[in-house]
Amino acid sequence: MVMENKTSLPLYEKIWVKHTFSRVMDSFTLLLLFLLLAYRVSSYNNHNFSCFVAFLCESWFTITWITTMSTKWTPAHTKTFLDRLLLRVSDSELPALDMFVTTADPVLEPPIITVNTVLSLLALDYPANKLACYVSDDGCSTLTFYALVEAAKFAEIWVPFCKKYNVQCRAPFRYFCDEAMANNNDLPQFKHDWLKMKEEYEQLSSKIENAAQKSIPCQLMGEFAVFSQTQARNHPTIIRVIRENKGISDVMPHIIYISREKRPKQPHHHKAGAMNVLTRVSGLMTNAPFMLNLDCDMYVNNSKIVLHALCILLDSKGEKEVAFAQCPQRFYDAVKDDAYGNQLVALPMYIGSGFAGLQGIIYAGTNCFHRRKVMYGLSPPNEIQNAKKGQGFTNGTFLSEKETMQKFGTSKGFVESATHILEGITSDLHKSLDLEAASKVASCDYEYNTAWGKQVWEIGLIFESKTTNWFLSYYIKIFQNNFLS
Ligand SMILES: O=c1ccn([C@@H]2O[C@H](COP(=O)(O)OP(=O)(O)O[C@H]3O[C@H](CO)[C@@H](O)[C@H](O)[C@H]3O)[C@@H](O)[C@H]2O)c(=O)[nH]1
Ligand SMILES: [Mn+2]
Repeated sequence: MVMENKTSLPLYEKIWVKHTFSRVMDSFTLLLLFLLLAYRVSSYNNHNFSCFVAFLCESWFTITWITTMSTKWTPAHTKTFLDRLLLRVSDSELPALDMFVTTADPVLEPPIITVNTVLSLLALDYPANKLACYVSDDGCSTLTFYALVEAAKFAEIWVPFCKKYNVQCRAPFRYFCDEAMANNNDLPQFKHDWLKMKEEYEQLSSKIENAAQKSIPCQLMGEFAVFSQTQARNHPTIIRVIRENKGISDVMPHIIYISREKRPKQPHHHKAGAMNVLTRVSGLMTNAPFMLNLDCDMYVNNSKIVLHALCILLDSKGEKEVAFAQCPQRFYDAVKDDAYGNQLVALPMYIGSGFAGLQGIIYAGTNCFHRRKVMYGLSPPNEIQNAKKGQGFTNGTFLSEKETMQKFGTSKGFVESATHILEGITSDLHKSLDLEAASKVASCDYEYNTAWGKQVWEIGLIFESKTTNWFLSYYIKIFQNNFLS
């Protein structure tokens, strides 16, 4: 009985933040602005053109002040209950997650940074057989591929180390730059393992560094031979399974490298195009019901973040209303006081929590957990339902097979995987690392005459959508979205 009560408890709660003082100060500022405007209007006859311009500017400032004030009037944050989630869902019932990392330029975004992002994902506290890490390389760089191959070898010891000692920060470059972390564990074996791991990481970094110094990072033989004929903007699709998860006892997730096809005359739509390809390739290969996207210069600083996000996405209320769970960006090694506001502290703290208290946070382009079926077009205003078996479905309308193909493109495998997702079939997920079919959906003309990048959702406002055509950024208005702090 007690158990039953516990499992029906909500998995997350919105906590409203009290902020009477800042409300009073904001209202007072608004009053002063109104008084200023009233003064300008009342003394209109005595003033010249410059006063008129000042009046226009002050009016505009007052409008933006009112908008900002109303945005942050009722701030909230989300509290998640991991213990309740783990009571409700056993390890084997946890849903799969496809994780996307995007990189585009091995010079501006050095591969060691991407490697750290990937390592922090591989070591997440989540069953590894439910995780797949896809790296999209828009630079088609041998160096990036080489770095990932080497990182996968290092991960074989890094992941068990993190799990054994419950390491909090699982991006090695951050972990090893703080000596204090070596002293916070009393287990006798720890110091020895820590030193060994540090040495291994230094070897990995110098290997990548040395490769970066050479004009050709490594011999273009074997798995690298494919890079011998490529140019960054002119090459066929390259997809490689760097590490395949062997099943439930294997601690390493899948690692898959993707460099989508590029041709000089074909638009590639920057990150948005890469995200579309990642969505399709992962749909064919692992088809997880949830997806996480990260820029290559982000890393995960909480190893249980997937469980936190699932508290929101799997909660019975969240299931009906929440399209995605967004995590804020934090910056490391920033200058003290942040005089120029580069760390974006105010944005998530004030505006972000304000949005969270209204309908929900907006999508920030990275660090976001997405519900795959929402991407594919399920958008009922109050409920994210599943489609009926055997019928493609979008925006409340059932589609014929032909219409489904027009929407998702001509890959039969992908259309089938999308239909499974729309129908809520997760027990029968595609688990085929079929490179040929995957290459087809990563080709640069796959999206012609399909709904990728257009239609599907009417609201395409922020970040990727309008300028760069990302299919996925259309879903803001309808759902509540939650902000994980
Ligand atoms: O052709 C491209 C160009 C960029 N990227 C990747 O897109 C991400 C973001 O690009 P970046 O140039 O770093 O943009 P930022 O201004 O730093 O990124 C912010 O703004 C972007 C939208 O303008 C969002 O997509 C990002 O998530 C958000 O962090 C990076 O991982 C890039 O590797 C690609 O994959 N292909
Ligand atoms: Mn960036």
